[in-house]
Amino acid sequence: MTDRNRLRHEIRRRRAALTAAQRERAARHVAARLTATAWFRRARHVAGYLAVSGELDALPALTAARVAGKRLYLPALATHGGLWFHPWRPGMPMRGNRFGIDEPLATPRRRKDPRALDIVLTPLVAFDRHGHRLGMGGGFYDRTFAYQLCVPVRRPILIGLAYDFQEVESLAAESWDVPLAAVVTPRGVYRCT
Ligand SMILES: Nc1nc2c(c(=O)[nH]1)N(C=O)[C@@H](CNc1ccc(C(=O)N[C@@H](CCC(=O)O)C(=O)O)cc1)CN2
Ligand SMILES: Nc1ncnc2c1ncn2[C@@H]1O[C@H](COP(=O)(O)OP(=O)(O)OP(=O)(O)O)[C@@H](O)[C@H]1O
Repeated sequence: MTDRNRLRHEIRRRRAALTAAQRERAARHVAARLTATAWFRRARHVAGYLAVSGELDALPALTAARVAGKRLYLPALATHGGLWFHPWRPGMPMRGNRFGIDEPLATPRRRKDPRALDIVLTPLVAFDRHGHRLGMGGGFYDRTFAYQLCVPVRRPILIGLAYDFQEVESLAAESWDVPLAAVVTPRGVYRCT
């Protein structure tokens, strides 16, 4: 196993051991911290994700965004190895993708240009203070936002949601890694440098 895979395995094991009460509490704290940021207040188009494998639940944050009148989006696996973002409202018809994660059923016309999103809440397995992100290993987020590596103004703002124990001292940056602008955990908002 590579170091990256060992780390994925270790953190995922820890995540899987949390109780339902711990998960709910953490997700509530993260939502409260996120909604207090200026980024969130200014945002109109917010993408999130449906948590799987013990990921920090983004639903409390998405619910708060909806209550604040923002438009919501969820990722769908795209044919080019990246992600499309489809408009989403709770209760919409969904379909499971090949990983068993629900995606909104949407026509190509309704796909949102990723650059027109304000905030993308990203799932992650591990992160460091520089905004380096280790995901599930598909490279989907990196492919989708690769253009950010060569533009001065980064849009959308990529914000990771995580438990505090998902922080590591340092992740070896790969050339394709698109850094996160911030990570929100139950303990705080970490702006990445
Ligand atoms: N909640 C969530 N949605 C997401 C992502 C994610 O990481 N989390 N993605 C981020 O890119 C994309 C999907 N990427 C994924 C990549 C790998 C696995 C994965 O390895 N899942 C299982 C194995 C499932 C199977 O193959 O049957 C696993 O966890 O072991 C899941 C999603 C889009 N949606
Ligand atoms: N911009 C890109 N173009 C082509 N391939 C890419 C790009 N970004 C990442 N990849 C490929 O994706 C693979 C997985 O990358 P990595 O391990 O960083 O994924 P991850 O960030 O953990 O996954 P995810 O974003 O899906 O959660 C790598 O082998 C890499 O070659």
